[in-house]
Amino acid sequence: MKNRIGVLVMSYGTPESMEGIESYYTHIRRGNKPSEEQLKELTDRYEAIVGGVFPLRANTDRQVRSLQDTLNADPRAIDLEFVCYQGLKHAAPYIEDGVEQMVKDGIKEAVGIVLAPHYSTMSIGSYVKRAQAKADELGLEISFVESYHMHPKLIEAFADRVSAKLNQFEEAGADRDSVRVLFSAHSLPERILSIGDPYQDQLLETSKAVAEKAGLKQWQFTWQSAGRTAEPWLGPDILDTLQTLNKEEQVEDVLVAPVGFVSDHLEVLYDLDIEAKSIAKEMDMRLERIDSLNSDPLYMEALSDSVITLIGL
Ligand SMILES: CC1=C(CCC(=O)O)c2cc3nc(cc4[nH]c(cc5[nH]c(cc1n2)c(C)c5CCC(=O)O)c(CCC(=O)O)c4C)C(CCC(=O)O)=C3C
Ligand SMILES: [Fe+2]
Repeated sequence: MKNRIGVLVMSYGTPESMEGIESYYTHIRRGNKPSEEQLKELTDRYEAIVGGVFPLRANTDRQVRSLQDTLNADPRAIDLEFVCYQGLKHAAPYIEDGVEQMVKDGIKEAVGIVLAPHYSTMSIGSYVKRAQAKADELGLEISFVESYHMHPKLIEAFADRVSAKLNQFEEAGADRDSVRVLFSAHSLPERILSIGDPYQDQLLETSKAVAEKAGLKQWQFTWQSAGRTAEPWLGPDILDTLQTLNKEEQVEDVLVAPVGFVSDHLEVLYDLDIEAKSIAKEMDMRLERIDSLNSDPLYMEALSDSVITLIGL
C-alpha cells in the first residue's frame, strides 16, 4: 500500500444558507452576535451576489478535489497517495474537524496549506495556529506551507488573466497602455505593520512580478474590503483610489486584479463587481476585473508543487 499523506486544505468558509449567516458572522466576531443592523447589511450583500447559493462553498469544494487530483498526478509522488481534507476558518467543517478526520482515517503525516497566497499573522498565521494546536492535541505530525505568493505558476496564472482582460480593452478600442491596473487585497488593521507582518510586502512582491510578466506600464496597489471598526485599516481603499485616478489623472479605463484572493466570493462579487463598479460608473470610468483563479490548473499546480516541495520530494 502506498504511504498516505493527509493534506489539510484551509479556507475562510462561507455560510451554508441565508439562515446560517448569523452564526457564521458570530463566529467571525469571536462569539459576539452582530447587531440586527450589521446582520441585515451582510445578508443584503450575500443576497445581491448569490440569490440563495454561496459561491465560495462550491469553489472551495472544487479546489480541494482538483488539488488532490493534481497532487496524485505528480510523477515525483509516485510512491505516495495524497488525501485532501477541508478545514474552514469560520464554517463547518472547521479546521479542527479536518485535523480530527485525518487522525480518524489513520493519517500519520500531514501538510497544511491555505487557499490564500500571502502570509499575515491575522490570516494564514491564525489558520496554522489552530491546525497545529489540534494536531498537537491528537498527536498528528503536521507541517505547513506558509505562503506561495511568488510561485512562478501563480504569477503566470495571474499574468495570463491580466493580459486576457487587457486584450478585451484593446478589442473595445482602448489603448492597452492607458489602462490602469490596480492590484488589490483585503485590508487589515494598520497595527500589523508595527509587528513586522510580511503581508503588505508579499502583496507588493506578487503585484510587481505579475506586472513584469504581463508587461504593464501603469499599475499600482490598493486595498479593499476594510473592516468598519474604530481602529485604522491599511489604505488607500479602492473606492478612494478610483476617485483620485478620475480627478487627478483623468484615468478612464481600470482593470482590477485582486491578487489577495483566489476565488469568487463576497469581496470579489460584491465589493468589486457591485460596489466598486457602481462608483466607477458614476464617474464614467470603465472598470473590469480579472477572472478569479478558482480551480485554474496553473493555480492547482502552484499549490501542489508547494506541498510536494515542502515534504522534500
Ligand atoms: C485577510 C483576510 C482575507 C483574505 C485571506 C483569507 O482568505 O483568509 C479574508 C477573506 C474573506 N473574508 C470573508 C468574509 C468576511 N470577512 C469578514 C471580516 C474580516 N475579514 C478579515 C480579513 C480577511 N478576510 C478581517 C480582519 C475581518 C474583521 C473581523 C476579524 O477580525 O476577523 C466578515 C465580517 C463582515 C465584514 O467585515 O464584511 C465577512 C463576512 C470571506 C468569505 C466571503 C464569502 O463568503 O463569499 C473571505 C474569503
Ligand atoms: Fe474577511
